Amino acid sequence: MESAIIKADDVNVYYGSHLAVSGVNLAINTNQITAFIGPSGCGKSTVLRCFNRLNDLIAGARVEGKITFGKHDLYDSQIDPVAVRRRIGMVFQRPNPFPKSIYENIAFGPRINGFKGSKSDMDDLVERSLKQAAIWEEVKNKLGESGLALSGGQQQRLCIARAIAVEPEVILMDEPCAALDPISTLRIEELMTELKQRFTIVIVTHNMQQASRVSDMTGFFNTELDKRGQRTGKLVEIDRTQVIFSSPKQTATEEYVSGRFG
Ligand SMILES: Nc1ncnc2c1ncn2[C@@H]1O[C@H](COP(=O)(O)OP(=O)(O)OP(=O)(O)O)[C@@H](O)[C@H]1O
Repeated sequence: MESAIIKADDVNVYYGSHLAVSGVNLAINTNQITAFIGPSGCGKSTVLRCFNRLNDLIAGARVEGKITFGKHDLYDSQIDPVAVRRRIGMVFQRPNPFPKSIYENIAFGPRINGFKGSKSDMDDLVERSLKQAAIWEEVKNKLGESGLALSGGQQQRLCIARAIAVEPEVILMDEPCAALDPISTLRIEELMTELKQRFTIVIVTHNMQQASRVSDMTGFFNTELDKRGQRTGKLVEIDRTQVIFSSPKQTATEEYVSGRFG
């Protein structure tokens, strides 16, 4: 049974006076991977950032419409955006470990979120998170070394472990493999498939093969030009990945996934 964990109702996002994305309606299903695809500048990352209120940190960014997370209105004035970001974590395009030890990269988040356990409980949490992110075997003998000394692919798995350590419900991934080689990319894709048993994942990707390999649902975004020559992103359609890649309803989607445009 599919159940939605995040819903967007008629969402518009502005940067200053620029309407960057308009009229987005979608549902993100629990324990599924949803991929956002589409040409550059169509608003995929903008919509992704709405889901954990990261756009709040961008001066001039404004979100209209309604986004619900479970039963909560994410943009209600009572909602603490920091608490939202603990429950809806994010992994970025460039791996960005803290300039700290591998151990501390994992322990830091739980600690600032009020982790009350003993040192050995923290050791267990660090080990469990690194195991879930499929990097434990590679780092178990050097937990005290800097996270920055790892390879790019290992750093990205460390960042995924860091995101997992605070036990979020949703993990947002903004082109998580863009800076990685094909082997590291495959590792991350396999990892995502394992992680969806426990988490809900939303991924922005430029790589259509990746979307078709890993995701259950795919949303195709595109841009429209208004009279003033400004581009506004739209969600053209969202459906099961197999439908989007084999028999989408919209011609623009068909043209994009078959490589005839974009
Ligand atoms: N921080 C920002 N300040 C102002 N405008 C922004 C900002 N971030 C994005 N935009 C604008 O919003 C629109 C959508 O950008 P966004 O990065 O969400 O698209 P995208 O589909 O993720 O693109 P890409 O695939 O190139 O990463 C673009 O016109 C972009 O210039």
